[in-house]
Amino acid sequence: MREFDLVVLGGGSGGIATANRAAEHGAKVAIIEVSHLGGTCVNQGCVPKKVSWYAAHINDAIQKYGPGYGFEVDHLTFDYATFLKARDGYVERSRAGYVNRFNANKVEYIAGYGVLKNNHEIEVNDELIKAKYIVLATGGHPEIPDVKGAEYLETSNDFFAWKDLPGSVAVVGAGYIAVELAGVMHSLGVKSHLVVRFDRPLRSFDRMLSDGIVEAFETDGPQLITHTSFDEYRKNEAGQIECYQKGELRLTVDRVIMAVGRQPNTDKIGLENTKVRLTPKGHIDVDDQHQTAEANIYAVGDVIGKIDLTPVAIKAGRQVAEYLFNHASSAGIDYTNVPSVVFTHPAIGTVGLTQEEAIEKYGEEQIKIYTNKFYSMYASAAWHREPCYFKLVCLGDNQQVIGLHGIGEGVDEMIQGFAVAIKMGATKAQFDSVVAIHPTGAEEFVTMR
Ligand SMILES: Cc1cc2nc3c(=O)[nH]c(=O)nc-3n(C[C@H](O)[C@H](O)[C@H](O)COP(=O)(O)OP(=O)(O)OC[C@H]3O[C@@H](n4cnc5c(N)ncnc54)[C@H](O)[C@@H]3O)c2cc1C
Ligand SMILES: NC(=O)c1ccc[n+]([C@@H]2O[C@H](COP(=O)([O-])OP(=O)(O)OC[C@H]3O[C@@H](n4cnc5c(N)ncnc54)[C@H](O)[C@@H]3O)[C@@H](O)[C@H]2O)c1
Repeated sequence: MREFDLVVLGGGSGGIATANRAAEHGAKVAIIEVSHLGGTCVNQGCVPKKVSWYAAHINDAIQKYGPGYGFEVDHLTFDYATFLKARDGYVERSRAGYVNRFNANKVEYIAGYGVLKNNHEIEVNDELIKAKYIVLATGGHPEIPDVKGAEYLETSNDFFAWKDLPGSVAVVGAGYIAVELAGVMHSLGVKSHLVVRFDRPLRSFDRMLSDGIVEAFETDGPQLITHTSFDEYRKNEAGQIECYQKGELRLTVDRVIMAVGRQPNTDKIGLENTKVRLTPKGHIDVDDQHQTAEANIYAVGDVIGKIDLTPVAIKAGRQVAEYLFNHASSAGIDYTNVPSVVFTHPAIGTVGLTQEEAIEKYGEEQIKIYTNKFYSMYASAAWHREPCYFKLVCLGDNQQVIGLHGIGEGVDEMIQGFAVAIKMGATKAQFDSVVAIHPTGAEEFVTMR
């Protein structure tokens, strides 16, 4: 039986990071991946999504803003097949890099589906391999609710496999994936509808951001359909999908994408052969050291359901490897003040507490809010209005900045640097002591009064 210091189950963001870091410290490592290396992020998530967002951005620049700047394109065409070649070619090149890195680090890459037989043995391709330590990084998959006509529904995974774009689409959901995909398709010319159960999308974000995206959608974006929950879908003779609520036909579109959340991949990986437990929501239960109820089995990434972001999975995986193979004192990471960006049009960026969370945690009298609302120069010069709304959430007498939020042109590239300041505990006075860079949107974060 082949024996390893570490076997990693799942070759996505978290698994690959864990395997490489452990091998760099001299561990004998195997990584098992059943599908394409790179996992969700590279193949059906961040990477093809961001390339799609760039394409949407280019179209907006040409069609929406170009004419105002004096650019006119007489016969603008968009060839989806050429775009797919660019997008999927980039994805493929990204994947190739992983194998090279494994070879350089002497990580044994096993293509196959791994199942735990006990806390030290994993079966893959009819072979039993043995591991001193195991890291579970099996990620998740999109959820399709159990409704009538569910067979007509698609997910973000399907979107990335489409060979053409539909004329019209309904995207059901109110989170990151729903707003991003609806926005991309709208900008690429698809008649897009975003269908949400309540009054607005991104409800868990700072209210200024969700209001901002609703305003942006109203000006130019997917049509927002609120307070709606379809309970039946039918296919009509024209091949379109009819969406019903309580027997009433509410919408007819070419395709429907469900973006209502993701489920962890835990059910067929042999957890029943171990003491590993699940949380009530079905994620792998780990302590703050990413350790499961089996002392030698750790888990990282989407499968633990803490914060489903690629850099979080990577950071956690590397930390576990540092702990197991390089004497680090902890296998845990700090899950607070994790910055993120929603790739909408315009983009949303956020780090720290929302105004609502801060007031609930510290009380209204402890919290001071600074906001600045304006319209982006990029859009305004072309006679368009695109919101740029920025906010700082400050705590206590010294006004420590505990939340920073923005929606607007360029916000996607602004937040990372400010997240460093927030992580370091910067105060409003320290923000103000920094000279602004003019003319930028980012300068508003250091000039708020
Ligand atoms: C549409 C979309 C857009 C996203 N955009 C962003 C973004 O812009 N920024 C961001 O930070 N995050 C984004 N995310 C989230 C990000 O993709 C995930 O947080 C990240 O991929 C999680 O990494 P992971 O390693 O935990 O799991 P995954 O990347 O899902 O990898 C798990 C891997 O395990 C494999 N596997 C599962 N079971 C087994 C088994 N038994 N044997 C062998 N292999 C197995 C799977 O095939 C998969 O490759 C996006 C997600 C989606 C769906
Ligand atoms: N830019 C990024 O960083 C990025 C992009 C995409 C995804 N992600 C990550 O992936 C995770 C998963 O994304 P997601 O969008 O699938 O999940 P999500 O948890 O962000 O959003 C799911 C949304 O679906 C809504 N919903 C649930 N059930 C519903 C129903 N029956 N009908 C209508 N709406 C329903 C919820 O209210 C919620 O708003 C995100 O939480 C995020 O961490 C990140």
